[in-house]
Amino acid sequence: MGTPHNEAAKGEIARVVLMPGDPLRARHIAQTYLQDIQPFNTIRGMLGFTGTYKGVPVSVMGSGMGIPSIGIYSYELFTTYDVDVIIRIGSCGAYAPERHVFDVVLADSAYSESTYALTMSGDENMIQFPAMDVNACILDQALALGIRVDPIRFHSSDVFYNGIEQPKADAIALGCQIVEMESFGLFHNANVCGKKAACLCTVSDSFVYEDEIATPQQREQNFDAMMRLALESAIAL
Ligand SMILES: O=P(O)(O)O[C@H]1O[C@H](CO)[C@@H](O)[C@H]1O
Ligand SMILES: O=c1cc[nH]c(=O)[nH]1
Repeated sequence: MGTPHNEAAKGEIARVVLMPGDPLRARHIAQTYLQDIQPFNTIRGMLGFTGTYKGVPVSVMGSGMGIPSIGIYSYELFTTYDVDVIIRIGSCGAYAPERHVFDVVLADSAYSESTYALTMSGDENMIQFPAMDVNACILDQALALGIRVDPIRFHSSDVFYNGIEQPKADAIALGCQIVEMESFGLFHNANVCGKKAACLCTVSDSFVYEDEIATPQQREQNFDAMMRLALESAIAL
């Protein structure tokens, strides 16, 4: 029996799930890196696959864009499917001049102006945290693979097209170096459900350097360092 948004049967999803926003990035990861792939979801086009990586079961599923969307899918994965760990693997925009396109970054915390946590559980904290042992595992794997990954604060924004500058200015004042749109909701859900989450992102564009911008196809298929790091971490957890 599934949920309104996920037709997988219990047991068809691995205990560790990698979640890109883009369901086609999920399909690319499954087809490129996993063996013995079994598709488990097509509802609303939010593709999900379970396969094996170096012999260990791993699932990968799109989350959609924004906190409300990852809020639904991650909650169902944690509560209906007994998933233990979700690692989001996203794209992000750089606020800080030291962050360049295709750099990989790891959230050590996520600030958001979103009311998601308050509405969902009464949690008034505007900063949510990942599971520090999952972060430690990711950093260990990054060292072993020779991939540079800096743990930094993320701005998890409710808005992609800003009409006003204040939310971005507030986030930068609070130390956020990049912006994406889901980690705050994912970390909150993991904490509420007694589960674990982390978020890796690859920089896809920059607010500092206008010429640094990844194409839509690169965002779907060219984040190899982050994908390998997430997979190695998934099987090490
Ligand atoms: O590439 P994904 O994982 O979707 O992540 C980023 O890209 C989307 C916006 O283009 C938002 O979902 C943001 O968080
Ligand atoms: O959420 C996002 C993702 C990539 N680039 C941005 O500017 N924002």
